[in-house]
Amino acid sequence: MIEMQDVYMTYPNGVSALNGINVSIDQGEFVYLVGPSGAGKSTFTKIIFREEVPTKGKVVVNDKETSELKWKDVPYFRRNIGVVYQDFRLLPKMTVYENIAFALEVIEETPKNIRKRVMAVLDQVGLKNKARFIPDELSGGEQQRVAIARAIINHPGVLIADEPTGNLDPETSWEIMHILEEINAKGTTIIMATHSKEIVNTVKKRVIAIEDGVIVRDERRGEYGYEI
Ligand SMILES: Nc1ncnc2c1ncn2[C@@H]1O[C@H](COP(=O)(O)OP(=O)(O)OP(=O)(O)O)[C@@H](O)[C@H]1O
Repeated sequence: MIEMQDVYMTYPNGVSALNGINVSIDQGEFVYLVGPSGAGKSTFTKIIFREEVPTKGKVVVNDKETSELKWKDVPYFRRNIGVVYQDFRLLPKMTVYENIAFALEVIEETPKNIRKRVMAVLDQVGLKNKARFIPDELSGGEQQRVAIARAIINHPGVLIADEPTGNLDPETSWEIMHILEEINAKGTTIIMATHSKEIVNTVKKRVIAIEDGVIVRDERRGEYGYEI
């Protein structure tokens, strides 16, 4: 469950990215975040992941108020939130297997469990046969699937996807979308910032539209609502 009450975010350079956000997202929802470039979508997701702390207002994620978290508690808090980005952000010199195992090694899993869990999640995203490849040897869609596998390895309650199909062709975008839907069907809340009119208008979900840092539309089975 994610709750924002009267949230404002002004960056140190004086730019106001969020200007009074009030929203509640239940466990298991699938939400599209839409709106023009610079509207505040990424800032909205960064506040959930506690990459940014709002200048004003209250943000509660998984029963934790983010502004009250101590620095030492942030890694543990983030373990329950997966994030994927438009540009994949895989470690280029590590194999697919290592990119994912890394997220488990830092929490001191046993080698046997790591192997079991990494292979299971690779199976889930259809990449079991690419475990020994490095990111450069994969297509964009495959790299995004690795990034998704890494993001869900700890079974997070929330998965943030910030324009996950932004660098992919339409067919590959649909593959990624179907994987996200499968993850959502298992109970993970998905927050997906997107500029894909086609996806939003085809796979109907809750749509939250942000413009100039405020929510201008929040519809249960919404439309994209913009021309591009
Ligand atoms: N670290 C930062 N420091 C200063 N200003 C920032 C920072 N990050 C974002 N901004 C500004 O905050 C506003 C909102 O940006 P944000 O990235 O949240 O928008 P967005 O809706 O995700 O845009 P896009 O669709 O282009 O990704 C913009 O005016 C942007 O320039």
